[in-house]
Amino acid sequence: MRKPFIAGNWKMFKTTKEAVAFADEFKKLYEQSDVLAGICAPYTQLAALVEAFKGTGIKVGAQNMHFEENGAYTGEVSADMLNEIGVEYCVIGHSERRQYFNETDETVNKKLHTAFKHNILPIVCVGEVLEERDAGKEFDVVKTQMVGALKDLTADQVASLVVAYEPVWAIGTGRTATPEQANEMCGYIRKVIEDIYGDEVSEKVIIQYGGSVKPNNATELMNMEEIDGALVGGASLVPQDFIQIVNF
Ligand SMILES: O=C(CO)COP(=O)(O)O
Repeated sequence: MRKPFIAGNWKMFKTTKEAVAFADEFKKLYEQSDVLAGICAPYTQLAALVEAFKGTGIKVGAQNMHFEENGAYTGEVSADMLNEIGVEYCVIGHSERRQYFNETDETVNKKLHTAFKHNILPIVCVGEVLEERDAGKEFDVVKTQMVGALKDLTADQVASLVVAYEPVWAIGTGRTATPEQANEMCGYIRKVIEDIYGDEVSEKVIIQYGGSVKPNNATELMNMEEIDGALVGGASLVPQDFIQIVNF
């Protein structure tokens, strides 16, 4: 049985002071349960969040990393730097990085290999844009993203992966995918993994849904068979909102 994982993606919000204030409030509300909770925050907040969440079971993740070990890549951060400060997860391939920062299936795959090499667990994001769904291409698009992301990964690595299905048209729009749409695509993603690695591996993969998850829609979404959690943007910024989703 897969343990649900609900992660917040703060994107470019909060100062470190505000992040620690969130952590102090959230950990009062969070009771370690059979649902794993985590926050993926900007680089500047990560060390403080690792310290603030110590002993609570609440996980800390980054929102990106470079695929090289180190080098002349101004402004970038390596997996080793994240691992050194106790970061356990990293969002990789978010649609906003694909849209604004030229992230490709190839760079996503390189980052997954580097993340695993440095004991960082990836949360790899896939999802179609509205035009692709309107054209009936959503499954082709997501399969291409998945196959590209998984290239040359071992079965053990894939088994420990988190995949976040985030239809781009649902991100930040308030237009959430229906539970049926989200469940169908999460099931399809699991089938793509099964076809390559077998069902022993695919059944272990945590597949989240992301895209306007809110306290008032989380329960129905999280209770769908193929959905193992959520990657939450806006609704993860406020402790009282995020805890309602974690406690779905
Ligand atoms: O991009 C997202 C999480 O990674 C989703 O953001 P929203 O929950 O604000 O739609």
